[in-house]
Amino acid sequence: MTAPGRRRPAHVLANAPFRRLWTAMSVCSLGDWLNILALTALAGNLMRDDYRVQSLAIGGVFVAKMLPAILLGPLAGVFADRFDRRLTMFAADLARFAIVLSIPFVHSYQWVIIATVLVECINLFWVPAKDATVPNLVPKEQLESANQLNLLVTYGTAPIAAMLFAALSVVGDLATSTVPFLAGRDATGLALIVNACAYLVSAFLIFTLRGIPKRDGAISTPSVLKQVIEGWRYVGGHRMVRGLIIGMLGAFAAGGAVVGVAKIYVGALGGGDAAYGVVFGAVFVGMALGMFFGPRLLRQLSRRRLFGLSITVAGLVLVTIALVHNLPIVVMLTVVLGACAGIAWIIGYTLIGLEVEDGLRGRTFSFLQSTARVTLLLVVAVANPVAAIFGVHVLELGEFAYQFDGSNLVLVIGGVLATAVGILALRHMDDRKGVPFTADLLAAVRGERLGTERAEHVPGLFVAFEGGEGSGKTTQARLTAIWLRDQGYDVVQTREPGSTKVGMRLRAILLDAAERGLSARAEALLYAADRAEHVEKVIRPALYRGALVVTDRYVDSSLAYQGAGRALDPADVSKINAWATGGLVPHLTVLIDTPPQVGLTRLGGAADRIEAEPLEFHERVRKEFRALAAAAPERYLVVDGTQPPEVLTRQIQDRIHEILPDPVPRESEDATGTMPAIRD
Ligand SMILES: Nc1ncnc2c1ncn2[C@@H]1O[C@H](COP(=O)(O)OP(=O)(O)OP(=O)(O)O)[C@@H](O)[C@H]1O
Ligand SMILES: Cc1cn([C@H]2C[C@H](O)[C@@H](COP(=O)(O)O)O2)c(=O)[nH]c1=O
Repeated sequence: MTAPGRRRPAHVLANAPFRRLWTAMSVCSLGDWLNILALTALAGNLMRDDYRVQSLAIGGVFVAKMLPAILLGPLAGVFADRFDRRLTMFAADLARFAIVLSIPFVHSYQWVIIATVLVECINLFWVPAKDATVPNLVPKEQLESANQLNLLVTYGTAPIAAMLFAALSVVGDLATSTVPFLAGRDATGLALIVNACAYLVSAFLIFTLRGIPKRDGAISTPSVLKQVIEGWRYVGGHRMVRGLIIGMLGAFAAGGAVVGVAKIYVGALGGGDAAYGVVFGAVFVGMALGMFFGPRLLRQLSRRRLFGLSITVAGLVLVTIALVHNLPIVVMLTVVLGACAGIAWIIGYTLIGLEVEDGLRGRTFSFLQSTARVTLLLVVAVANPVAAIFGVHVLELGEFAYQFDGSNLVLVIGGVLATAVGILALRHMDDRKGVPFTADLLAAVRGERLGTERAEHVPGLFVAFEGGEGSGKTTQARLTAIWLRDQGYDVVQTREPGSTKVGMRLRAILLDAAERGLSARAEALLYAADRAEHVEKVIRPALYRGALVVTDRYVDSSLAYQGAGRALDPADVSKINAWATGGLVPHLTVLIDTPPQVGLTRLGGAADRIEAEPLEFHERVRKEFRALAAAAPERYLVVDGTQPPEVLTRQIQDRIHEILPDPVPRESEDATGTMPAIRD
């Protein structure tokens, strides 16, 4: 079913607060890459007498860069969740500015290492605060675009920083050799000063940024340690997040294997430093392509499936890279590898933003970042010794000789690991159980969505309101219907269960608190029976005459309550409902996302049979609603139900406005003499 008259939403960068944050991120990212290049170069220059000492000195900078994440990562996330994120970022930027600026003036290796550790500690506060802020500034349906832009500047600034560094080094060399006052100074100082200034610019941008909600810690438990443990526990205990983290870490480990042995591998293929640079650049080009085009390529495939698929393909490509001894082909495959990694990262970040609640998002991002760095450090540290121990082996097959050395082995191991992790993530997170993967993928390649959600074209517009108990659906559905009627539309406001004669009797059975022994399957079938009647007698006729149908609950309620709540197989619940509704899917589902603790306390009177279920039941229901919305963001509007009703009404009206058809021309109204109906 296509949404009639749907208008394109404004680009995410049209959102002024997000644009400002994004600019700050871009400047910081450029500064960060410049920082790596300048510090490693400076460390090498300070210890240039002995080759081994010089290598160790540069290695020391890398270790100093990674160590704080291992030790302090989760703690920093707690700050992002507890304190005013704007102030955290502002203070962090000022501190980074001062520390980096001091490095060229102190000019000692010890200070390079101490300053690196300090800057990295500060980064651990800045980054989770920023990551947790993005979903506060952009609507959920634009989160994917926002994350694409964030990742673009995170990696896209690397080649720019490399060019800038080269230019600044030339200028620095010129300055130190011509200006007497600067004689004997290190040319990298100029890059560090520019790096410091980048942080200062970011501080200014963040300071002038309004609209970041304050976190005062009131919703958190008081002990910092407890919060850290809770964050770690949350990641392990949340099936979907666990799958995501496993997948993203697997992709990181595979990437680490490449970084670790790329230099010797390219050398073995006969390439020099330039070829090494080309392979390095190919990863970034691929990542950029993957982030921008990947999610758009298979729009009909569930995001979770695409996530697992991209990691699995990345693993297989890596194994191929290891076995193909041809540099041009390796470069092309590296672009594909980078693209798969880019898709996995953008989807992973977006899913975390959508499915992890605000109070824990900072910790989840922080946990991911710190564990990703540990993984990278371990893999990079282990890759070269493993390659060296394995050595070079040549397989002689008659005339044909095939070389397989340590770098090939490391890449094969990395590839196999990524493939296994991709498959594991797919199994952990699959939200389309019962729909065969290959058929689903082939359908997505053809631009179709397989299974229950095949499009049915109807002239009207179908909007469903979903959410837990007391979330505010009835209030908002009613206000929406009034608003639409005021504009002259033919509106049918309805609800489930109980909008038909039979439905009313079914509702009485389903919600009667005395009906304790009803089996879960019978319950699911009764709700489906009510829905079949509802669709046939009320919804479909209204849609076919061109009306707007606003329903309070629909299929998602069964998937959430009977599927997740009663732990029935989601594929079964989906199937019986597809049959009951004839595959009719709303153009838009508004999910009013309200924590059950809040919603249940809003209800008055005696609890009905479902309301009387324990809190864990309602929490499972909420999680499932959110997961359904995250799997098809283009068909959902998710609003935070703890906001005041009038704020929700505005958000809902803005979204529905986008899909409303153009008003019926006056001449048709004159001709029919009726209220305007919706036309396609
Ligand atoms: N955003 C809101 N903030 C605070 N209270 C609200 C909000 N929206 C609705 N309420 C109040 O909460 C109660 C439940 O609202 P409503 O009936 O709209 O919820 P519901 O989701 O339809 O509930 P249920 O389906 O469980 O009956 C009502 O008293 C309503 O006035
Ligand atoms: C449609 C549908 C509903 N339910 C549950 C959810 C609620 O507890 C009640 C309906 O009550 P409301 O006040 O009218 O929202 O029924 C369900 O479990 N499964 C469904 O498919």
